[in-house]
Order: sequence, then C-alpha cells, then structure tokens
Amino acid sequence: MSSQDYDCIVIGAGVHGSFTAYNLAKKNRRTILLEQFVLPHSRGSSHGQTRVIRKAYEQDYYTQMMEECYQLWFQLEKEANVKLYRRTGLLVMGPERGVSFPAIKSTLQRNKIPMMTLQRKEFSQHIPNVNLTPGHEALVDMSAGVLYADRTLKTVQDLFQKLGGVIKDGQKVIDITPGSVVTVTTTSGVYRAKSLVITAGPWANTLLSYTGLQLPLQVLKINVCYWREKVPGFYNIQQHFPCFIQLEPEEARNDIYGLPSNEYPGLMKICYHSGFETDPDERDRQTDRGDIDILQRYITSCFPGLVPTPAIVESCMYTVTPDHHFVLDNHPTHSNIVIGAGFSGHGFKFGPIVGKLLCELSQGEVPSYDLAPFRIRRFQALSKSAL
Ligand SMILES: Cc1cc2nc3c(=O)[nH]c(=O)nc-3n(C[C@H](O)[C@H](O)[C@H](O)COP(=O)(O)OP(=O)(O)OC[C@H]3O[C@@H](n4cnc5c(N)ncnc54)[C@H](O)[C@@H]3O)c2cc1C
Ligand SMILES: O=C(O)[C@@H]1CCCCN1
Repeated sequence: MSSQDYDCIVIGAGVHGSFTAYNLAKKNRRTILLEQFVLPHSRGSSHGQTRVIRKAYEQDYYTQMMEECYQLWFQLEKEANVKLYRRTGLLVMGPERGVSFPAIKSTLQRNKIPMMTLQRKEFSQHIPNVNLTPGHEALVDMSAGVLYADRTLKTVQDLFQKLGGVIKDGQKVIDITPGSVVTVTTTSGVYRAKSLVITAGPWANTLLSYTGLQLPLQVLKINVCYWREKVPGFYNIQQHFPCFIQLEPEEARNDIYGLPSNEYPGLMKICYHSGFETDPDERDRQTDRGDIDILQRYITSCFPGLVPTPAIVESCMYTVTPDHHFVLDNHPTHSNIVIGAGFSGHGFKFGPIVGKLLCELSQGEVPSYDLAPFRIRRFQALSKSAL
C-alpha cells in the first residue's frame, strides 16, 4: 500500500473527470486521476467513437454555455493538434404544436445562433431520404456536429499527464474519509488531498455513499444501434448528411436521435433517448430491447433508405436526474468534496466547460456560470442524507 499527498484527487476518468483533472493540472495543482478500469474501457458512459455537439437546447443557459464551450473545443484541437469536431449541422424535427420544438427554435433565435428553418415543401430538397412526420416542423442548427469521443478522452488524458498529472487506472476506490484532508482508499493505495472531485458517472451514488449522501439518480442501459444503408452513402457524413433529433410529442416522452454514417462504413447510428434501469456492475444482464421496436417502427416510416433491423447493437449508460439537468455542486456537508454527476445522456459536449466549473468549485473560486439549475438543493425533498 502506498500513501501519497496531492492538492486534488479526481475519481473517474470519463469525459468529465478527465477534463477536470486537466483543468486542475493547468492551474499547477498536484492532481491524481483514479479510474477503476484499465484505460481505455467501454464500461461507463464516455466510450464510443462519436457524440453530438449542438447549441439547440430549450434552455438559454445550456445554449449560452455552449458558446464558450465551442471555443474550448477548438482550443483543445489546436493545443493537441488533433481533430475532435466535425461540422454536420443538426436537423431538429418535432411537433409544431408541442412544447420542445417551439422552445428550441426561440432559444436559437433569441441567442442569435445560426440556424435555418425548413418549410415542408423544401424539406426533401435539402434532406433527401427522410420523411417528415405530418404535423412536424424542421430546423437546422448550423454549427452542430460530431465530436470524436474516444479520441477526446485520449487527448485530454495525454495532455493532463504532459502537465505532470498522475493517472492510476485499474484502481477501484473502495472508501472515502471526508475531512479538511480527504483520504481516498483504492484497491491498491491510499491517497490524501485538500480536495476531492467525484465524477464517477453511473457509480456516483456508490461513491457518495461513503460520504453519507445519496442523489436521486437513475442508471439506464442504452442500446446503441447502428442501421445499414440500403444504398451505401445515402446518409453518409461525406455526403453532408446531418445529425438529427426527432422530438416526440410530450406524452410519448422520449426522443430519437441519430448521427450520419461515419464510424462504421455504411451504418448510421440511430438511438432512443432512454433505456432500461440497470446496476452499472451488472449492465450486461439487462437485456430489454423494447426501445429497438420503437426505433424499427420509426426507421420504417421516416428513414426508408435504412434496413429496419439493427446491424450492430452496443451498450452505454445514462445517469439521469429527475429534471434531466446536471449536478455540479459542492457536497452539502463537506465543501472540499465536489460532485459532477447526473449528466442525463447529454453531457459529453459540455466536457470542457464542466471540467472548468468543477475545477473552480474545488478551488473555492466563484464559478464562471450561475450554477443554480445544477445545485443539489433542487432535490431537497428527494435526496436522502444518511448523515
Ligand atoms: C449512448 C449514449 C449516447 C450519448 N450521446 C451524447 C451526445 O450525442 N452528446 C452529448 O453531449 N452527450 C451524449 N451522451 C452523454 C455523455 O456521453 C455522458 O453524459 C458523459 O459521457 C458522462 O461522463 P462521466 O464522466 O460523467 O461518466 P463516465 O464516462 O461513466 O465516467 C465515470 C468513470 O468513473 C469511473 N469510476 C466509477 N466508480 C469508480 C471507483 N469506485 N473507482 C474508480 N473509478 C470509478 C468509471 O469506471 C468511469 O470511467 C451519450 C451517452 C450515451 C450512453
Ligand atoms: O446530447 C445530445 O446532443 C444527444 C442527442 C440528443 C439526445 C441526447 N444525446
């Protein structure tokens, strides 16, 4: 067993822990990033080749955070000399009389984000091989695109190490002792630091249980489905096919989204924006595929150029809060413990800004954004403190 002292310990080397550690190292804080699995791994939420980046949100605060976040992604690409973003645009389709579509449209307009609305008659000219559902409208968020996810994690972790940061992978945290110096015990070491950041994705509540806190988080297994093009190239990134979000009527609850064929030749990724409850350590025992039936029906009616049977199904996990907004906050009883959790299936694109904010919180600095929507106290009636 080794015992070492740091300014900050970060638990979890997913996208948010990696960006937080990198921000801390940039501020010359002696930082260690602990990860239970050997890196890289595909057992959490940040693996896979691609994610959507967009400014199209219902809430101004996400759209406004993304303004700076895009700049941070570009800076990172420059610093590491690597391509992490590819512009495709994002086609948003949804019921004109619903809540979400008009809200997204007005947020984009209010914030002067480049966008294009598509009238039904011009839709097929711009977006061939997609049928717009009757009663639905469409717009395109022009600066949206694809982020290369696995490449991002490697890039950020490499930069962190170049700045002197330490990564210990294959070390599962099995205990946390809060205090003015926090002690973290792993399967092979004991580490002490002035502050701790917990970015443990689906395992957030397992880690938080050592600190006497539980958050209202639900862990869902997501079936990540890839669908074969009937004619190769129909929905290809090279042919400028965009990412898309299909907003469903509020009562249907969950949306469908997709990315152009890119990562696997001839296959387009289309997924259901929800899944089935799982224990993160038993992910593969969850075998429910009810979402795939919904996707098959949708693809048959709206994407006639795809074979409506998935060619590949991979797994990922969402950690969802009751309002689908993130948790970015200090621990309510131990202020030198900072929590980044509950990214609810839409957190990847915010990695650079979440890293910056969690770093600021851990250093006792005033955060760059109003974190009211992300504070733990919004769950007051729901969160159970075991203290
Ligand atoms: C299918 C899918 C599609 C998505 N699409 C998008 C998208 O298009 N755009 C977007 O912006 N976002 C998207 N997201 C969401 C985004 O990927 C997640 O919000 C983000 O990856 C969450 O990262 P994280 O760092 O919080 O969690 P994770 O990536 O799960 O990282 C947590 C890490 O903590 C480690 N850990 C846990 N417990 C311990 C322990 N005891 N000791 C040591 N280490 C531990 C885990 O092993 C893991 O590596 C998608 C997610 C999924 C699943
Ligand atoms: O965060 C995103 O942009 C994607 C697409 C929409 C559903 C959630 N995940």
